[in-house]
Amino acid sequence: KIWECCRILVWRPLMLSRRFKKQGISGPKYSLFYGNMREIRKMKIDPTPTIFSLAFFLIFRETFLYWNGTEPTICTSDPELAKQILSSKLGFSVRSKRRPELLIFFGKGLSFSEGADWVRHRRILNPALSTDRLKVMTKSMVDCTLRIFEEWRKQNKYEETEQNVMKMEMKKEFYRLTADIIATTAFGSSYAEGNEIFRAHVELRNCCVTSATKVFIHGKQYLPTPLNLRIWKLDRKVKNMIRRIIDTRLKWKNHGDDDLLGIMLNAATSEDPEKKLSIDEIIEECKNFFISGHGTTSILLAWTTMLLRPIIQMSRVATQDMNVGRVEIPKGTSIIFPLLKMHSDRDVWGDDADKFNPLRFANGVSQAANNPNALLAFSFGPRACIGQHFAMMEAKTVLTMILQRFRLNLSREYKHAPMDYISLHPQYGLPIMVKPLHI
Ligand code: HEM
Repeated sequence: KIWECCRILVWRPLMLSRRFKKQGISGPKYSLFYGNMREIRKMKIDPTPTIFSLAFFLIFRETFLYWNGTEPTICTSDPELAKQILSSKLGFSVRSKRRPELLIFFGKGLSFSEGADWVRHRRILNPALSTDRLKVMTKSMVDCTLRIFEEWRKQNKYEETEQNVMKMEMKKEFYRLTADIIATTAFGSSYAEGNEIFRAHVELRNCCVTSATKVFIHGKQYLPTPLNLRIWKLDRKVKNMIRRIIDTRLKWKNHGDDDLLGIMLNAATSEDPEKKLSIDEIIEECKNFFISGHGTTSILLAWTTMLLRPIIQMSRVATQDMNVGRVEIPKGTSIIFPLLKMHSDRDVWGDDADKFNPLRFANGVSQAANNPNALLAFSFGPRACIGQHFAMMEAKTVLTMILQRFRLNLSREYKHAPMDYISLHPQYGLPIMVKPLHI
């Protein structure tokens, strides 16, 4: 055991650092046990909102090595390297492991399955978000957006404020709206059911994030600590609500087969094991889609009203030694793709990289930068976002409807402090002055 400790704590970091150095890849110095965790933590709590890799990038090159404790991690903003790793179908790299509390929150659905399980889930779920179905879903997106406008109108705040301008916390409003849209379009649930799941999920998210910021000790997730008890209770509540929706749908003819839940329930009755999903898998998938399907889009909408930034980074773990481009990556190395940096890199996007300039996409995404693979917002390759077209359709629908009816201005109370909270959030919310155009 002493030898194993020495190997993990000293020998392996030394050998791997040398191996990478030979390939021209260096990085911050490894320190015993902590790796670079202390520097990273310092950068994360810096009051100016830095994502640690941005700071490291200023010092190191586009591909560098750092140590997440004793775990070697390659951080690369090279679009070619990213393309090769993400598009590989050989299973040489897999999604990085998530902490158990985050798995409870996200659900162990498509995003966290691997190998044959992932192939089976993805094959069953792909048709649920096809272009034809998206057209049908747009109608529900419009209805949900009209419903939230009606709520804003009923709040009747326009008249109370100067020049009919109403201050609104748009981060919350978008979160509520996108939750309603995914619950209605994917599960055909009612507004009340969607709202109930949404409220329980917000609470579950807060508990899971609190737990995930604490030091991870193996096995701690099974202990009945007050926080774990709360997480288990909320998880049971969310699952029971989904189970109720499923029970109702099972009584419908064809289980309402034109939405995501209907497609999954039909798969539950399939005789073919390749096309079958169990009810437990469906529940996890519902949680996964509910979270993936609204957290991201609500943040996209919030930042679009302010500036454009969605997901901030993606990661993979090498399951075996691999050669990508000129880099040799040993088994067990984590690979980080810092999207925030990659999407604002002047060398790739030009001198106006940090400017809001939609015209850069006038000739299509592949022509917008000096590398056709520069935009990775939805990733690419076999594990690219399944909800990409849904998200874009939803964002365009909601934004168009809002801009037809309201003029938006950033409130003076807004404090610019983006925070890494699973995705990049406006830490103090997004207060927007909303003025109706026709009242
Ligand atoms: C602005 C909105 C969105 C962004 C920026 C986004 C981004 C991404 C990215 C980058 C990935 C790949 C992650 C990785 O490989 O590590 C991903 C995967 C995924 N996304 Fe999205 N997404 C968005 C909206 C949605 C929506 C609306 C849904 C569901 C309706 C969804 C469901 C999923 C699922 C299930 C996966 C896992 C796919 C797989 O592993 O096969 N996402 N998303």
